[in-house]
Amino acid sequence: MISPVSPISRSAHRHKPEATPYVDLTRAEWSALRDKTPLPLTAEEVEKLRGLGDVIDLDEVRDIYLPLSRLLNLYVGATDGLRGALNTFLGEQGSQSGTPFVIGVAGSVAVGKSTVARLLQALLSRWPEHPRVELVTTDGFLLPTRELETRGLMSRKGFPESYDRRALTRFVADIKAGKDEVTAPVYSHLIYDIVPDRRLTVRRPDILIVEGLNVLQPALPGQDGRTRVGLADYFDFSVYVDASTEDIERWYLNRFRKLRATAFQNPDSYFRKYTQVSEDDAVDYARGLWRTINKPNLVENIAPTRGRATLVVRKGPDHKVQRLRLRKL
Ligand SMILES: Nc1ncnc2c1ncn2[C@@H]1O[C@H](COP(=O)(O)OP(=O)(O)O)[C@@H](O)[C@H]1O
Ligand SMILES: CC(C)(COP(=O)(O)O)[C@@H](O)C(=O)NCCC(=O)O
Repeated sequence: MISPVSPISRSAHRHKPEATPYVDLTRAEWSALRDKTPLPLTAEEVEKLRGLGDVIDLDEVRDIYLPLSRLLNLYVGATDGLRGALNTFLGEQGSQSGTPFVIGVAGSVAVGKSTVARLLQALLSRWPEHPRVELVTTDGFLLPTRELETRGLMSRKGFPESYDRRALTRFVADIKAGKDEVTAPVYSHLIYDIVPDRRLTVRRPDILIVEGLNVLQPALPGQDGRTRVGLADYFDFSVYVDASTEDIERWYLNRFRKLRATAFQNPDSYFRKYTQVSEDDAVDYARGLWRTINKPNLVENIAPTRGRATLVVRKGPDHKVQRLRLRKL
């Protein structure tokens, strides 16, 4: 006779840790890995990082982003090794050398993606194995305002359908395929539109960082219903920058206030009219943009992609990283 499960074994079963593909680390656990990073920052380099113009706490750079640059440096080396194995297998049949390592940086509007991406670019380029690090933001692949208006998408800017996703994927695929020169359109936050007649050129980097809201979105199915290769399929590593929605809203509004005192003053600024009204009215308008565009995009499209990232960095209310979740399987 099979004996009934005792309360003890039931509770033991309940507490058995779930199998998970992630390892969760506290800030303290992660920053302790700094001692294993054989590339400390010199005073001169710290100064250079300050020159990036971001409000970056330098302890944050040492504790969080320097160990991350070491992890990425190890990944680049290991990925080169894998590529070597593949080339040995393929022989002359399509083997490839000099393939850049591609990193995706995802997260909400105003969560701090650009800051993380710029920091990684600065830190990764210090490693002698991969000095040439290019950074590209996906806003260059937004449809021009004229096209957004025609498609009724002006209040969906940043949603997956507001981008030319096929061109973006092709752009990254071409860089990864080792093309000598690959170009992309350029977006301007000043005019809130694609800049006519300007292109950004990328020339065979060692590492490419692709930063944007929707970089971890799965590929769209093709017309025949078959899955296409999507942008994220070209990533060797991805970072999702995470924080509470309330904190991100506050950062968004703070940034709007700061821009109102600076960039919006430019006569060519799309948002210039918000320098002519009271600060309260301007912030009400920004809150409207957050609640009707950026927050729904975060909830519906961006946050659901978090589980696909290799690394999730979770920030607290002061932008300091509190926890990290790294994929290990
Ligand atoms: N590590 C940080 N420490 C302090 N402020 C930060 C940090 N990262 C971002 N910020 C601020 O938060 C706001 C959003 O950051 P940004 O990098 O522009 O976000 P995103 O590129 O995700 O829209 C900006 O005002 C920026 O100065
Ligand atoms: C340009 C953006 C879509 C971000 O683009 P990304 O570089 O992430 O592709 C975003 O900053 C934006 O302008 N959102 C529209 C609503 C707003 O003005 O906040």
